[in-house]
Amino acid sequence: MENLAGNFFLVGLMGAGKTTVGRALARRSGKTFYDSDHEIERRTGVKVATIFDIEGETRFRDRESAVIADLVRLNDIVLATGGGAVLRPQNREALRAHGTVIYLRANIEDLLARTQHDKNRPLLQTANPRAKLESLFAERDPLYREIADIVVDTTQQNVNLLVSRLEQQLQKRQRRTESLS
Ligand SMILES: Nc1ncnc2c1ncn2[C@@H]1O[C@H](COP(=O)(O)OP(=O)(O)OP(=O)(O)O)[C@@H](O)[C@H]1O
Ligand SMILES: O=C(O)C1=C[C@@H](O)[C@@H](O)[C@H](O)C1
Ligand SMILES: [Mg+2]
Repeated sequence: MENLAGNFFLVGLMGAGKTTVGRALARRSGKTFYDSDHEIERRTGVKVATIFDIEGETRFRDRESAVIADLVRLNDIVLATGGGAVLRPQNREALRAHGTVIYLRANIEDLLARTQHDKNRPLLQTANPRAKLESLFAERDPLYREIADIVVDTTQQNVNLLVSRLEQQLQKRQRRTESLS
């Protein structure tokens, strides 16, 4: 595969596949993989859900912003962001300024199916996760789109196929940019 330059930042809702696709994309493009949720857990020594429980969402968002500000300054990384990383304007600016932003878009059915067995997402520990995902989608879809260079519809796409297609798209973009410079 021809070398892909720069950083790739994955955004999207819980269950969109940011961690899974990000890890595979990093492996195939020879970049270093980071996940902002995992980095927060590494720094604090506890799970995201525990931070929500003890400190609340606002303090979690502070931690998330600090991690994103640090990670976007690295080179040649693939970063899977947390689902709510786009909520703060400073995070959106940081992501847009330092790499190619990829929005993994999925429908509510897929998001529900992909998150239903995992108890690690505090925002979905509610009586009606479907309604919660619907309201998060309505609130965030415009924010993901606002900063996305590429939007990928993940419906009915297995991860390997999705990553191959994404690589092709990134290569095409790179060739276009090179031919303009
Ligand atoms: N395109 C896909 N098709 C089928 N299953 C998928 C796809 N992408 C991801 N999955 C599965 O969905 C689940 C959630 O994926 P993942 O943890 O990567 O989502 P995420 O976007 O990182 O979520 P979060 O924001 O909560 O961290 C995983 O079990 C993964 O294997
Ligand atoms: O969508 C969200 O707001 C979240 C998604 C996860 O990645 C975690 O960052 C956390 O559970 C919050
Ligand atoms: Mg993830």
